[in-house]
Amino acid sequence: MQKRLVLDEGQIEIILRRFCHQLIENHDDFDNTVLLGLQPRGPILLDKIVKLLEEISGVKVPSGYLDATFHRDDFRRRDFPLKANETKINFLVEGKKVILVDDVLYKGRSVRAAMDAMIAFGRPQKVELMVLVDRKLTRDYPIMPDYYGVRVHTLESQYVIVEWAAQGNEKDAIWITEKVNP
Ligand SMILES: O=c1cc[nH]c(=O)[nH]1
Repeated sequence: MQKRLVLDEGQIEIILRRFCHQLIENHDDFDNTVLLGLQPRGPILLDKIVKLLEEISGVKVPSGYLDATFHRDDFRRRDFPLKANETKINFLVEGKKVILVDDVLYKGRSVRAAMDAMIAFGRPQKVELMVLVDRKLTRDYPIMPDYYGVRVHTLESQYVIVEWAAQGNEKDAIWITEKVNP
């Protein structure tokens, strides 16, 4: 399978540090801010950001994991069983500034579903979106990230792969590959 490297480990580390400084700039002491990682792949990125933010600012920002499987707009149309992941949120979202965190922004459908799922935890004051990779010109919904690591031009026939060392890969890396059956 042909793969093109988009970001290596060092470049990802620089982006994560940039994210933290952007968050500190916009959210000051984080007294009313929470972070939510979108299942299944956002939590890995989220955990890295929470850890790095604590190292840089000394603040441990409340965070949780949000699963939106049953809020997807294709939920009833799928002819194979969907496997839901864990939603783990130990706080109310009511009145909070929420930062949704995910690895890849593609059609915008997962983020729409996530906002739907999030409302069960209260009415947020504000919602922002942070993604590592923004796939340009592929959106089906009018959703744009407030923070993105890299913006890439991709074709429908391509797929962005995010590999984390924490998941058994050799190193953190982001690749573009051709889908096997586009
Ligand atoms: O290319 C894509 C699209 C959605 N999710 C991914 O991980 N990669």
